[in-house]
Amino acid sequence: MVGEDAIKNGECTDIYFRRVVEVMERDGINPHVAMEVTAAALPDPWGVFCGLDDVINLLEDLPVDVDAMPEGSVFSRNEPVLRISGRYRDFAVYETAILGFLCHASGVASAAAHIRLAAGGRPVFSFGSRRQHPAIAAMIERAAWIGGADAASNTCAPDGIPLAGTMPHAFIMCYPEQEDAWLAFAQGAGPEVPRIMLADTFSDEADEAVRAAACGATAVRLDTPRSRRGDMRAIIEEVRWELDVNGYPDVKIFLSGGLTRAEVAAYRDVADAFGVGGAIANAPVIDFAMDIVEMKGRPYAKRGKRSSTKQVYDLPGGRRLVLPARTPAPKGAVPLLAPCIKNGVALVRPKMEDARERVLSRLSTLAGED
Ligand SMILES: O=P(O)(O)OC[C@H]1O[C@H](OP(=O)(O)OP(=O)(O)O)[C@H](O)[C@@H]1O
Repeated sequence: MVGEDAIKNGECTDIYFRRVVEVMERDGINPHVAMEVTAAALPDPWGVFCGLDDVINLLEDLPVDVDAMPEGSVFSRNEPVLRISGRYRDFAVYETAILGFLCHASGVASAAAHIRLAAGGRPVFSFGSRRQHPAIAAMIERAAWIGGADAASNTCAPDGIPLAGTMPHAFIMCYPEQEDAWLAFAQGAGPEVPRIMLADTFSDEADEAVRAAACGATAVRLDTPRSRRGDMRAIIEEVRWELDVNGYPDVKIFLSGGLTRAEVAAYRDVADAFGVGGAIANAPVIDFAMDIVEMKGRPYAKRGKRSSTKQVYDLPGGRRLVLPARTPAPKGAVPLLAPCIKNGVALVRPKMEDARERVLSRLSTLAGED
């Protein structure tokens, strides 16, 4: 397992960085550069920037300056989200970890944000830490929550993130009948635990849902196997109908099981809440690259990249503008990239609560763009 110390010491890197740093050392080459982290393409029109906390922890104490958008900022392609200025050899080996932190966390946060929008106000719970290596469960849940998940299921989620979960099928199967399991849960789980009962283990969802409601369920979870789904919308509507006519109009319907963003959007008018695993935790990473944009204080870039350090501005009306950093700010424009590290001294410690708030306040304006 790669530990935090190995990452902090620059040991978790691509071998070519070590080799070229050795060559440059021998030649006495160590120019001052500015490098920017930018995505040239995105899976959606916008993403959510996440992972800055890890980058600050990694780069503080190095002789570099770091400027970045605040965590939880919504960004578009070709907008630099982070800039590092310093002598190349002093931070070259960290590129691998910097990009790894940002690409993965931003991918998860972006997926969570898009799924939150798709849910149209229904709660979304992050159930996907089981889809990833357990060593990164806290990172997955943090990014999912920043992106807009309402709670997370993994008990290693950072303090402050609400935990949510229901019951596994194995629990139902360990009792003689479903009723025995539902009643045991209703009577035995702590008072703070919502009585959300699985209602799809052995028989039809409409049948099990009504039986679970009779055992004290406040919500039923439908985790219907793919092989049985047929018309899932019709199944959910039928469950709702049977709960209503049998006197359980307040019992909610909780949906889970391999849900995609499209399915969340398709069922948001008939389901009350969603448990989403892989569609958040296995989200495609954001394809960030880290490129030199200035060499010894002068604009300089490889082909396909835009030279010069840049600033990203929020303009009135929700528009965005990217300008060379030396260009004066347009009137009323709010610069997004701000100093995070000054010559190795960390100036900010991103708080996940602030990052999440930043995402949520932007999502309402982005609803029409998904
Ligand atoms: O399917 P995902 O969206 O990735 O989300 C994670 C899934 O894991 C659990 O089911 P599973 O059938 O594995 O276990 P359970 O029987 O314990 O519920 C949970 O009920 C979700 O359906």
